[in-house]
Amino acid sequence: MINFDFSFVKGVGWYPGHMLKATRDIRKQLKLVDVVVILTDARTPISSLNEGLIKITSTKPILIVLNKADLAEDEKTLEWAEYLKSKYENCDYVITETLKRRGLRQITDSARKLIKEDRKKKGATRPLLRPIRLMIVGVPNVGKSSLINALNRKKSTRTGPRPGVTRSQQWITLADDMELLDTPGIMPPGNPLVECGLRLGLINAVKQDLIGKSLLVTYLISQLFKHENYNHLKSFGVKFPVTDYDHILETISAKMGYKLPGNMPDIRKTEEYILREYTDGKFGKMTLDIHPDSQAKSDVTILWPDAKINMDAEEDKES
Ligand SMILES: Nc1nc2c(ncn2[C@@H]2O[C@H](COP(=O)(O)OP(=O)(O)OP(=O)(O)O)[C@@H](O)[C@H]2O)c(=O)[nH]1
Repeated sequence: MINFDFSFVKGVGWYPGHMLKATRDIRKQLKLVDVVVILTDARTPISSLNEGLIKITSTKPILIVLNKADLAEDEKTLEWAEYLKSKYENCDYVITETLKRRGLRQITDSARKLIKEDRKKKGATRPLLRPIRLMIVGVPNVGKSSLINALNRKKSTRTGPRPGVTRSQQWITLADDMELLDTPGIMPPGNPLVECGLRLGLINAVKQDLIGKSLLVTYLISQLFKHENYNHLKSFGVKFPVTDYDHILETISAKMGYKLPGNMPDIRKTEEYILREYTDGKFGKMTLDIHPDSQAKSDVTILWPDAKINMDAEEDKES
C-alpha cells in the first residue's frame, strides 16, 4: 500500500481583504436579523463550519445547514448534525441537498420555530409585524447562493463552482413574510491544521491553486484509500492493490487520452480532471471529517489554532 504523509504541508489559510470587510458587515447587519443560517458542507461539517462566525453572531438563534448531503455519507451527516446541535446554544440543524431541492422547506420551518422560541425567551408578547429576516453565512462555495436561488424561484443570485463568487451582501425578499441576507463566503483568519486546510481545498472553499492541485489530488486519493472507496478508480482500469502512486495517474491519463507530445501522460490535465470528477460527486458519498467520538476532542475543536487570537484581535480593534 502507499504511505501518505502530509506533515510537510504549510500555510493553507486564505483570508483576503474582502473577507475582513464582510465580517465587519455581518456584525453591522446582525441587529437587523432574527436567525443566522450557517451553511457547512456535509462532507466537512466541522472543517467548513467557520466557528468564528458562530461566535460573532451568538446573540441570535443559529440554524446550521449541512448542505451537499448528496456527497456525504448519510449516517455520518446525521451524527455530525446532532453533535453540532448539542455543541451550540439556541441552535438547530437542517440537512439539505440544494441542487435536488431536498430539505429546503425545513429551513424556513426551523427558522420560524427558532425565532418563536427566541422571542418567547426574551419575553416578547406581541406578534412580529414585519417579515422575518434570515442572514445566510458560511465559508466560500458551500452553496449559500444556490440555496437562496432555490428558496427564491426568481434566481437572482450568482453561483459558481469556484470560491468567492459572492462579493457583497444583498437582501432578497422571498415571500411577504421572509427576507434573506446573502453574504460573501468567509474563512476564519489564520491557518488551519493541515488536514482541515486540505479538506477545504478539496471542497473548493479555498482556491485550489493556492494549495496546489497535485497536493489536493494526492490528498483525495489518500482519502479514497482510507475509505476503501475504490470503485471509481477501478472504472478507469486502476489495478488493486496499488503500490505505486504514479500508476493511478498514468492509468487515468491513458484512459482519458490525456497525452503530451512524445506520448507522455499529461499529469496536470489528469489531476484537473480528477478534481472535477470529485466536485461532480463521481467518487460517491464520502465524509471527510472524522466523527468527534472517534478522535480526541481537541482535534475536532482546535482546527484553527491561531484564528481565535485573530478574531479576538479584530473585536478589540472595533470596540
Ligand atoms: N452536489 C451539490 N452541489 C451543490 C449543492 N449546493 C450547491 N452546490 C454547488 O456548489 C457550488 C457552489 O455554490 P454557490 O451557491 O455558488 O456557493 P456559495 O456558498 O454562494 O459560494 P461563494 O459565493 O463563494 O461564497 C456550485 O457549483 C453549486 O452548484 C448541493 O446540495 N449538492
